[in-house]
Amino acid sequence: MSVFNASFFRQQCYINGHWVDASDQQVADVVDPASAEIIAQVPMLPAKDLEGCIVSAEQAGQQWKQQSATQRSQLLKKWHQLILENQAGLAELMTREQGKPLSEAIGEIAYAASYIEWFAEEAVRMHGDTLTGPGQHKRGLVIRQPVGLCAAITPWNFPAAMLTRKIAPALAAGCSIIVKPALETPLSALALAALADEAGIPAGVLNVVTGDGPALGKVLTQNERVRKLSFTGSTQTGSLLMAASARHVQKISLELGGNAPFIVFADADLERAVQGAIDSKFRNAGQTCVCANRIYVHESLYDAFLQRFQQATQQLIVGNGLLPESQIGPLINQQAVHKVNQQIEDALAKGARLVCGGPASASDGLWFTPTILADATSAMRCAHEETFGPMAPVFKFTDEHEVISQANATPFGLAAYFYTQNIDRMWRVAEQLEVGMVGVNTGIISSASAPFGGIKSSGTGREGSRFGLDEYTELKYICLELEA
Ligand SMILES: NC(=O)c1ccc[n+]([C@@H]2O[C@H](COP(=O)([O-])OP(=O)(O)OC[C@H]3O[C@@H](n4cnc5c(N)ncnc54)[C@H](O)[C@@H]3O)[C@@H](O)[C@H]2O)c1
Ligand SMILES: O=C[C@H](O)CS(=O)(=O)O
Repeated sequence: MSVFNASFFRQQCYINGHWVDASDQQVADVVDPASAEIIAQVPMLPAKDLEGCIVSAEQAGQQWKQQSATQRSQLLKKWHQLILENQAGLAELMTREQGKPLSEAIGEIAYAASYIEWFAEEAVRMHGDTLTGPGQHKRGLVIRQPVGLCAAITPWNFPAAMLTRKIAPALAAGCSIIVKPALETPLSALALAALADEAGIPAGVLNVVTGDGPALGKVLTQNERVRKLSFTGSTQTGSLLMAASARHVQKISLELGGNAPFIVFADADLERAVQGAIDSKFRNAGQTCVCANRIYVHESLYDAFLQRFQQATQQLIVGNGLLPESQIGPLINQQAVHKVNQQIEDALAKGARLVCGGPASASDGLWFTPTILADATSAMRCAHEETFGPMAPVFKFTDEHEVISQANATPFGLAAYFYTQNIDRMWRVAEQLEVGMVGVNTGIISSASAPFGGIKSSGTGREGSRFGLDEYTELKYICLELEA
């Protein structure tokens, strides 16, 4: 059966438990990046339609927070079960709209579902505190309450996981939420909503709206009923939203851009470092916020690393994500291809050496051959800009202090990776890297059990882990005076 006949395939917004078109009937095409085929159309919701959604979502939240934590937990578990039962179809739909290889899409569905499972369990552990009396006859309590109506704006590179990473803690905490996915990849979001509806999550608790980011973002940040904004996307957009959210002092979480250093020290296990670089650099065709963006190799290992890294990179198969052998899918659009080309051409003009791959030609369309540049330097754009594509610049370094200084010389601070077998160096370097997340002897770090997030221009707040509910709850202090 075609995935476009699946019950979860939807081409309308999900508002207050209803599937609706834009009131002005405007739509946007959803294009398969591998084939350039228009595979669906979704509403371009006008601002006034979203204002109505905010009213109904806030009302639904008032009822939702009255449900017991156990009731909310059970509904999340049902949603989790339905997602896994439909994993193959959801993965195919994701590959069609985003392009990633089916194997990665299947992995993302499991990853997305794991956030729902995690917060279904956290829902019944939303604890507060009791205080040592602030006075002889006084006693103190701290309770944790839902923040209120939430809004989430999400990117195209992880069309399911970036949503459940926000929806799950919001619902677990007792909040209702309005989600605005990227227009490039709305189908996974709408499919998740269809399964949430089937799971019995009440109307208005989860809402998915499609449309113009700036226009709908303005509504969500300027309406005082919205008490929380969680955004995942570029630093440029995140900064704009942070400023806009100030008007009504919305609680805000930002998961933004990255520029991850990947450091191979002289005592690294070379084979593990090469595999880690492949895993981190080329996942989702290099279109992840935590991809290795700069690879630093100690001078003693430089030539050996380059040789092994080139061998492994040239074995990667570029192709349509629906083909089982494909490991590198297409980039999301022509702008993405142009950005990677510009970084390669800039680096070559400044002395980099092309090891394999190279700039994409006009005839390549959105296909990009995995590329390695040697002799990279800090004068090149690829040292300072997020690449968001399958291009790896490899830098040479001499000593630990120098490479840590280079690794930290960026406004970003999301993830970093390094390979060493020295326990003293592990602690020393991990503590000095200015990031939110560090991978030691691994290129893959993400998990629902881990606090995902960054510092500096990579954002604020953490998603997942036992800290994840903090973003969707407020603490209330209650002071009791007893009769003397
Ligand atoms: N830190 C993380 O967890 C994480 C995860 C994925 C992607 N990202 C970052 O996202 C970027 C790529 O994703 P992208 O191209 O979709 O980012 P983007 O910022 O262009 O778009 C992200 C979302 O914001 C919306 N949007 C765009 N402009 C807006 C505006 N002015 N007001 C309100 N909403 C607006 C878009 O429609 C989309 O839904 C990269 O920089 C990547 O590093 C970060
Ligand atoms: O692109 C950003 C995602 O958060 C990457 S991950 O799948 O969470 O590692």
